[in-house]
Amino acid sequence: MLKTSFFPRKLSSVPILNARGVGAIHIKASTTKMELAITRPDDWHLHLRDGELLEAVVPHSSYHFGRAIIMPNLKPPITTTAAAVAYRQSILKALPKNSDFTPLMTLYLTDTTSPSEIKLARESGVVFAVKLYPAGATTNSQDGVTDLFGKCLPVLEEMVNQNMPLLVHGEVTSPDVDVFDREKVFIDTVLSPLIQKFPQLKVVMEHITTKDAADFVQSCDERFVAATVTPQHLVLNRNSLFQGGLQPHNYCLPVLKREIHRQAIVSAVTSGSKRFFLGTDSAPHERSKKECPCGCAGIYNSPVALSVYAKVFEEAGALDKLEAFTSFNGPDFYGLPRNTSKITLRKTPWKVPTSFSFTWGDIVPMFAGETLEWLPSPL
Ligand SMILES: NC(=O)N[C@@H](CC(=O)O)C(=O)O
Ligand SMILES: [Zn+2]
Ligand SMILES: [Zn+2]
Repeated sequence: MLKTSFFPRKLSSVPILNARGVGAIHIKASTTKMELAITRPDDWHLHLRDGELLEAVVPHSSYHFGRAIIMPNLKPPITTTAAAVAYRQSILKALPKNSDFTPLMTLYLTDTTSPSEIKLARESGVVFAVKLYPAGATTNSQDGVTDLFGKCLPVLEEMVNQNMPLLVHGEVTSPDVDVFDREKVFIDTVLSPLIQKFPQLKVVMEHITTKDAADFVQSCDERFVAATVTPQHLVLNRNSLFQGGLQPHNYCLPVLKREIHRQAIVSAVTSGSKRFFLGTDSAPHERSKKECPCGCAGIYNSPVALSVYAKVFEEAGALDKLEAFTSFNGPDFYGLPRNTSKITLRKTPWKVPTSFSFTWGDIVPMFAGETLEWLPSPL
């Protein structure tokens, strides 16, 4: 049960006059406020969990986003179409009244996923992608793939036949590879050979964190290879993990990288390239699972994601390109219609709650207690 208010609170109506970066026809600036009206965004990478956590977080995502690609790394993972259909039902049941949020389901790829499961998934009309977790790479990836080329070739072929995208957590897991190099080594040893072998397979490299990944995605055919980018990898570098002491709420996988990588990702997404789109990777864990001797990876960012993305585009002088990133590139890549409704982002300061409290515990959001701008609300 929810104890504190969910939605961003407006702090003040102090006029914000700095109009740097304005240029798009959608932006209304006046002497009292600046407003940006954009097509309702979608979240192409989201963890909603299940049970109490699902009920706790689904109001946030459904408030901000029209649709979301729902990650299947539950315990046990969503490995079949039947499980995806059931999980979808529990998400719909947990939605606030009158919400028109649409969950787009995914299957968790394992060594034993069969090609016929991919057919079933396509026929279901509710499964939109298959997720590759290299076994051991991240939260709940124990049942993931141990040998993609040895075990999954028939499934990958069927995915090409069914035009079913493969979403990848792009990190190798070998303990002799440095944790900061795992994405680059994955590109060289898995992703690049995979794309060469299956040039017609749609692949989304999820939550990219390095210049190597941004460059790689830009070098591929834009019809078949794209990437999602999280808020945290656009505004934080690896210093944020250690600033003033260990910061568990900034810990996610792939781990934050050096500043040069952050800058390269910002340049890529604000360039206007169609290959990059919004995927928050919002990954809630109860506070006690983050603030403990072996804290979980994952940042809960749904409540702040749009404000953070808007800030990044504004600072890059690219507010006119924000809407394509949040609302066009994703559906275009997936071959789905763009949303028709709108939301507004107001350049108004608002304070991020220090936590969201429930009877069973609490969740600490990204930028807890800090003041952000670009307050989102449905039109
Ligand atoms: N990003 C994370 O750090 N954690 C995600 C898993 C994932 O997306 O890798 C989670 O499920 O908690
Ligand atoms: Zn991941
Ligand atoms: Zn994720």
